[in-house]
Amino acid sequence: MTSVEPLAVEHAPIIALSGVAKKYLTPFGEVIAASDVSLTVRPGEMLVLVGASGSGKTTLLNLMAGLVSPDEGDITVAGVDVANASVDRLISLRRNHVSVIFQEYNLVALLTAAENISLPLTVRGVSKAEAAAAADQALAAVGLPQLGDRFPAELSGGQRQRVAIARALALPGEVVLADEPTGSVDTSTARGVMSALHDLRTAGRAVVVATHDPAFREVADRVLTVRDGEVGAMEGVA
Ligand SMILES: Nc1ncnc2c1ncn2[C@@H]1O[C@H](COP(=O)(O)OP(=O)(O)OP(=O)(O)O)[C@@H](O)[C@H]1O
Repeated sequence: MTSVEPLAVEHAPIIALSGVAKKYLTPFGEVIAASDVSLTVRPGEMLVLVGASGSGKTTLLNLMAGLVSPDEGDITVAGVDVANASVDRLISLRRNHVSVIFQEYNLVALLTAAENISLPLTVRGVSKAEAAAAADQALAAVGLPQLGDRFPAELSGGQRQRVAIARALALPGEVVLADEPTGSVDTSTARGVMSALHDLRTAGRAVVVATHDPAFREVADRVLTVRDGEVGAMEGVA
């Protein structure tokens, strides 16, 4: 019998958090940003984290990327023990396995859109010509085939987000982490961003999105609610 199971079911998790806790000490007291969080994400799966502002969504993405270390618990991403890895190992994790699409440090301002995509490839040893071709292909895939020569400042917020997604498309990483990828863009641009991220998932990446945008529920494999640092029950399986 032909299997019709989705790709996600066939693979072991590539992201696993177990009993993860993170708190911040602020002048106003202790903030619990993550509390006893356990979750897994498999290749070919899109997990969407929803929750109010300040609930802990970005903290979870930062923990998965190794940008923040947990106070308690275990985090494994692409076979790396993130909570205990050396700085070099974490840099290698982000360089080779994890693409981060975060609003605050998406694109290099002094590079064109195409260069923002091709430079990380040439750094990895890909020839300039191949990297340029990969950048063109990725820009076309996110619906921006004509805009490769523009600098980030010459693009709209949504176009910048799509360039960042194109960069994730062109890079080899199996894990894509996106923070508010459709924040402050119009509805039709948001659709383009969502569909580009969904393509990454369909191509076999594990995609985790933190968002306020309810439209992501339509394309998510799973939606988890984050509230006061706690991750709630699965809301549904598409
Ligand atoms: N570096 C930090 N220092 C102190 N507190 C922090 C820090 N980072 C996050 N927090 C606090 O941790 C809590 C969770 O923040 P986080 O950014 O993860 O929430 P969020 O759900 O992503 O919010 P938003 O939707 O507004 O981006 C918040 O109360 C926030 O103020």
